[in-house]
Amino acid sequence: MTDASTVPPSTEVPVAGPAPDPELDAWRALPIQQQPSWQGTPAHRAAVEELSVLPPLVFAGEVDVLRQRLSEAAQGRAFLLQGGDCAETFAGATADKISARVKTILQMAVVLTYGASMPVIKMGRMAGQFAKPRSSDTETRDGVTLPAYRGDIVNGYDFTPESRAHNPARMVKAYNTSAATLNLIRAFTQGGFADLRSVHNWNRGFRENPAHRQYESLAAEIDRAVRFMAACGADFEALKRTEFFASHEALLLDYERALTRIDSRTGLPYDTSGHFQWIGERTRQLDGAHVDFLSRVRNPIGVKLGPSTSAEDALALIEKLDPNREPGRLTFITRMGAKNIREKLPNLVEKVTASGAQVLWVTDPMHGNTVTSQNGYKTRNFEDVMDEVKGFFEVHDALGTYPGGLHVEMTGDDVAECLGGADPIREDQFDDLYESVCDPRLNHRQSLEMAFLVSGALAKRGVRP
Ligand SMILES: O=C[C@H](O)[C@H](O)COP(=O)(O)O
Ligand SMILES: C=C(OP(=O)(O)O)C(=O)O
Ligand SMILES: [Mn+2]
Repeated sequence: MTDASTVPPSTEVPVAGPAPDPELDAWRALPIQQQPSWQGTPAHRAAVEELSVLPPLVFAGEVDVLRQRLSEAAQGRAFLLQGGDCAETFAGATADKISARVKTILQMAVVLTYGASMPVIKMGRMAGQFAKPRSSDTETRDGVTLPAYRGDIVNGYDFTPESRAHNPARMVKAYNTSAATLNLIRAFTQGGFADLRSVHNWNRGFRENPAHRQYESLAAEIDRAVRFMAACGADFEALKRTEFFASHEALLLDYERALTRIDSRTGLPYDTSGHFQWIGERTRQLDGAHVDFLSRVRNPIGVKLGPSTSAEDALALIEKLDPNREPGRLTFITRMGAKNIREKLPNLVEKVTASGAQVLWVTDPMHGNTVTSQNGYKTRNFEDVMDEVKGFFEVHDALGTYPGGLHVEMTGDDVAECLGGADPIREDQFDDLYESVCDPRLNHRQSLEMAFLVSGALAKRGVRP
């Protein structure tokens, strides 16, 4: 992989389609986890062929901009906020749900920017987060066993043999749903809706609660400051729009490969399914297909690191995925669990830092803290989630390294999936208000509350030079 960071961003559409390529297709010969069972069927080939000639969802120039932004975060001068559903669904791609999620992320970003006094990079687990790795291949209900739900890109959530069958045509639907979602996100963030002078509007339509009120008073402060600056003659052109990036787990390599295009400016491959892709905890095997494939694209990429990660694993991943030690290229998303983070993270951070690598450290306080509720739902306690975030800050503060971002499963909707919070969610609300088809998400007010807590932690650290 050569360095393209000196090439100016452009929005020119790359021309070359994905013809067979020994490097980009090397993963096909390697062990691969968590894939659907449709390999080699005519319907699978047809779907891949169709995807291969469809337009890119994002441009290489935007991907380069993101890499630069993430390099700032890796050096302590910006903070990444990455959030969205555990599993997006086709049915959930409605204007209301997408706008509530975007508004919530914008609100969280304002809260964080205010606390941190530094830029916040906004990134959705959106417009492509359709594939799920699972612990088990099957699910059994009342004595009936069917294939596990693996995300809308693979099969349906309904518990019937037809719905649970792996259907490759779903990859094309995932592409189209991603395109529609991204189109709306672009309209929201570029068309005036994200104007910083609308901070109050983003709170409208959400239910009254403590986080909502705290946000209102912060919005009033921002409003006053904006009016003061306007009276001083400030130019607010830059506040009208905001950058917003799309990310997802690169799990279905056929889909990712089919959307990988050679950039006409640089001759280098970009995975145009989104700006940023990550490798999950279950597919980060060093000699496996996922690590190989993502090592060959120019996008900034992430790897989830769970509590079993050794320092040697982390260093080997850096060697493979970021051989040029390019800040912004590689993000480590740690998901240790509140009970483990203070014990396990320091060794990883120390050894990685000592090696001279400059990765971006992000905390995912969700996946290490999943429990089953008394009434049988997958859930997370807000206190555990917050405790992992606190542990993440403590570890980095003690080592003098940068806690560079937050990765959360969240929604703008008024759901009950994670327990607790200032306006607490209880187990008895799950039957009526649990909507997630995979992992439990923070609801709108829990997301805001988390943003205030993280904002406080960032404010305490102060701005880095
Ligand atoms: O989102 C992540 C994974 O898909 C999920 O945590 C796995 O959950 P499972 O154990 O229910 O398969
Ligand atoms: C599958 C996920 O996480 P992890 O790979 O960390 O388990 C996820 O982010 O939904
Ligand atoms: Mn998840």
